[in-house]
Amino acid sequence: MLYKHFEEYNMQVTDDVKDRYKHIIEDLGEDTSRQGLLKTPERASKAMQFLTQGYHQDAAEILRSAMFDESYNEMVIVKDIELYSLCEHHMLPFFGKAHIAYIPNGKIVGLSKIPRIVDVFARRLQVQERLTEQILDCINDTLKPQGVAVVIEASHMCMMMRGVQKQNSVTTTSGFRGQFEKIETRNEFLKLISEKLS
Ligand SMILES: Nc1nc2c(ncn2[C@@H]2O[C@H](COP(=O)(O)OP(=O)(O)OP(=O)(O)O)[C@@H](O)[C@H]2O)c(=O)[nH]1
Ligand SMILES: [Zn+2]
Repeated sequence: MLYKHFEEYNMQVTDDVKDRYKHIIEDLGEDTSRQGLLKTPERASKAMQFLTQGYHQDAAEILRSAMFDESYNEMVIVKDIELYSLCEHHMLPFFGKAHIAYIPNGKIVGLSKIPRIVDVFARRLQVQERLTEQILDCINDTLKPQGVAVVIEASHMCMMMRGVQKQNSVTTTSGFRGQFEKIETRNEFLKLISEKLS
């Protein structure tokens, strides 16, 4: 279905998803006519659209909007970027931190754009491994740096609230391209992200 405007599309999705949530809530045994739940299908629909808005965003375009010629050619690290995503198996949250580095090759990128592209890929149904690779590939293909590194540490609610019910396990995924495939460069990055400042 084609919609003239994204807002129109959003309203249609809200209506459709709202109706489905109403049925799901009823099927789960609740009374959707009680006061506290009257607006819940609509709220849930809007929340889910917010959490999956990444499908409608172009991460490469975000990076391209703030790339500048610069001769700086040392490692640039943005660490402790908080992220919230949804696991594609259970549609439950996983959340944690991303640490990202690149070594410029004639161009730097506006710093805020790095957390922005993390959000673009996190706000989809994901597995942590694919999220890691998508961020890595986007920076590598768009900025064409000498190297890029991504580490993500996350806790998965589907392993905490249900299933195996482990509260303290953290999953780490990583990916390295270019100069970061060299062990010394990779180790320098890993040392810098594990150090606390001050
Ligand atoms: N590799 C990977 N697995 C994930 C991620 N998020 C959730 N999972 C896993 O996806 C798997 C789905 O396995 P299934 O056996 O089909 O699902 P399930 O019966 O609900 O499994 P349990 O969670 O063990 O109860 C589970 O082992 C989850 O822990 C992720 O980001 N990466
Ligand atoms: Zn899951």
